[in-house]
Amino acid sequence: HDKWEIDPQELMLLEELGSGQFGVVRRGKWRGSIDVAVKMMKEGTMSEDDFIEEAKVMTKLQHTNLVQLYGVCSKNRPIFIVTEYMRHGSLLNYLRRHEQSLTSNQGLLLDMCIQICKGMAYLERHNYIHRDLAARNCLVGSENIVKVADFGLARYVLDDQYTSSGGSKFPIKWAPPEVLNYTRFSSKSDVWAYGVLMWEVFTCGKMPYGRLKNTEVVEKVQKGLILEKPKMCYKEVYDVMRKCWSQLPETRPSFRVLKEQLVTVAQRLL
Ligand SMILES: COc1cc2c(cc1NS(C)(=O)=O)=CC1=C(NCc3c(C)cccc3C)N=NC=21
Repeated sequence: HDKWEIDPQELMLLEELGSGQFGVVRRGKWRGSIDVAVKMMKEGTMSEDDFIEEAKVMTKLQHTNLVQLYGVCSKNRPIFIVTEYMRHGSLLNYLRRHEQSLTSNQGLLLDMCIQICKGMAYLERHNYIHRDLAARNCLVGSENIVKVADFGLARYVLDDQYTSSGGSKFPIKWAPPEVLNYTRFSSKSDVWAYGVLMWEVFTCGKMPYGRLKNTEVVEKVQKGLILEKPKMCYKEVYDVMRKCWSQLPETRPSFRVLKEQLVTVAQRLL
């Protein structure tokens, strides 16, 4: 019996949590007591067999700051992807809903960034590239724990509007020059996206580059324009963000180095 295969009869599906372009996510109970979230993959959105192969690897990636994949129900269609349940939902929604209390709490915002950095440093150590790191793809649990989700799934999306950098759904505003020009993904392109995620956190969920169109962002990013310092953000924290936006991937810090720098800044400031 394959460890990553979950028997759908052991799942009890509860309320809908959200729906995206890949399908609906519902809260559930597994084996009567384990809180889970279940993503029911809309048919034709994903190369399912490749994903099921990948699920075996993903169930082995375990870290406190990664949303744990429990397994898949792959015997019927649509396939179900089952992960741990995160009771406060996406980080982006959380930031926007709690803006009032968060603006005065730089310590908490910095702690959220450090948690995500730890999860990403673990993926980096395992040579695992996320490809779509952003606040919308992080989830918040109890006691202000924040975890990285959806890591690596971008590879299995069939809709090339989403996967090709020219596509209308491609996350341009989180992409570095080498991805915009050559779709060259690496842990260093994840670092660029992490810098944008830090900016999202310290603006409590603003849209990067405001209402600039994707074509304008591509042009400006290639000319070296970077996001301005969020009002409530310490200069030392912004200096770390800026390092993530070096034009050349090799001059960007690794997540391992970023984590050291952020922890040092946190100790000095708080
Ligand atoms: C409480 O509210 C929520 C909770 C969750 C949630 C969304 C909300 N609501 S919302 C839309 O943000 O407002 C999505 C998940 C999730 N995993 C999702 C997941 C699965 C199942 C399979 C593959 C990849 C991923 C990321 N674990 N807990 C939650």
